[in-house]
Amino acid sequence: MPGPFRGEFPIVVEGVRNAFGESVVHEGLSLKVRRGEIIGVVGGSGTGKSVLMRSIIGLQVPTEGRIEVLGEDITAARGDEDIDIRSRWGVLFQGGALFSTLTVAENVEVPLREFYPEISDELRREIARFKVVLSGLPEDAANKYPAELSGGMKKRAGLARALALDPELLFLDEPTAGLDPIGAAAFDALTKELQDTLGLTVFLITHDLDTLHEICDRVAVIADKRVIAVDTIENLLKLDHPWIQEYFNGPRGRAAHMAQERIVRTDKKMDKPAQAGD
Ligand SMILES: Nc1ncnc2c1ncn2[C@@H]1O[C@H](COP(=O)(O)OP(=O)(O)OP(=O)(O)O)[C@@H](O)[C@H]1O
Repeated sequence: MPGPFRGEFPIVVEGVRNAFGESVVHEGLSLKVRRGEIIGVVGGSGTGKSVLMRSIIGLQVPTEGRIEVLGEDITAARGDEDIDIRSRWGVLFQGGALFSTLTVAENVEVPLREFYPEISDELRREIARFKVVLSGLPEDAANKYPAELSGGMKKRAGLARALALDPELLFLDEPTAGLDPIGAAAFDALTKELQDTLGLTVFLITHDLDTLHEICDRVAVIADKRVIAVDTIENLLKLDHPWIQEYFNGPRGRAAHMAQERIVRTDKKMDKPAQAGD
């Protein structure tokens, strides 16, 4: 079992082409994700954000290009070696993708059973319960079925399963879609906390401007079949690409930006020692 990845870029995508029949989704797409960062991935609907994620985790084989994950060539990986890498990432798919006939805890146990069949039933149950709580669910949620959970709780249950194997990489596909603003903000805070405390690298597909402003270290923009820019939002705003300007500088983008500035100002004020007249 290799130790944790210590290189600078746990995900390296180089010159990838993905096509379905005549329809080319990616052409010459490259992206490097830094270790320990939360990278937001944005782009219009159908630009291939999910296809990119699926390529990185080996579910979609590109017709051209190379993808390295945690130092392993995923586009060439076969057999046991492939499985070895798979145990080092966790994925929260759109909608949670929970098994409806299993309880939350049993869902979390699925990857544990697959990758560590030698673990005793008792220990496996204990680990599952720990992950449920780590994901911010009440302990009693462990015995509930997905149908008994709210949308936000389902996402957290999916997250608990993604964290089952103590991954180094966490993939989140639109985690706040369908959540109310309070639920979305809470999920963002949890993602940030997990990145900080567990040292995770997070690949986060989202349309949520608040999430991008709030927790992403950098944002990768997909347009014209490739990643056209990867940078902080502040630097992306300096580019004059029409989609980037419309997305970040449109009415919703500006509102999210102003909200973020208000939060930063309030935080600074609270950090300041109290003075007479404050
Ligand atoms: N298995 C597949 N077979 C055929 N076409 C596919 C397949 N998977 C994805 N596509 C196509 O690839 C394109 C990109 O899809 P993808 O789901 O990655 O977009 P996205 O950027 O994640 O979109 P959204 O923001 O709407 O979720 C779409 O045109 C989609 O129809």
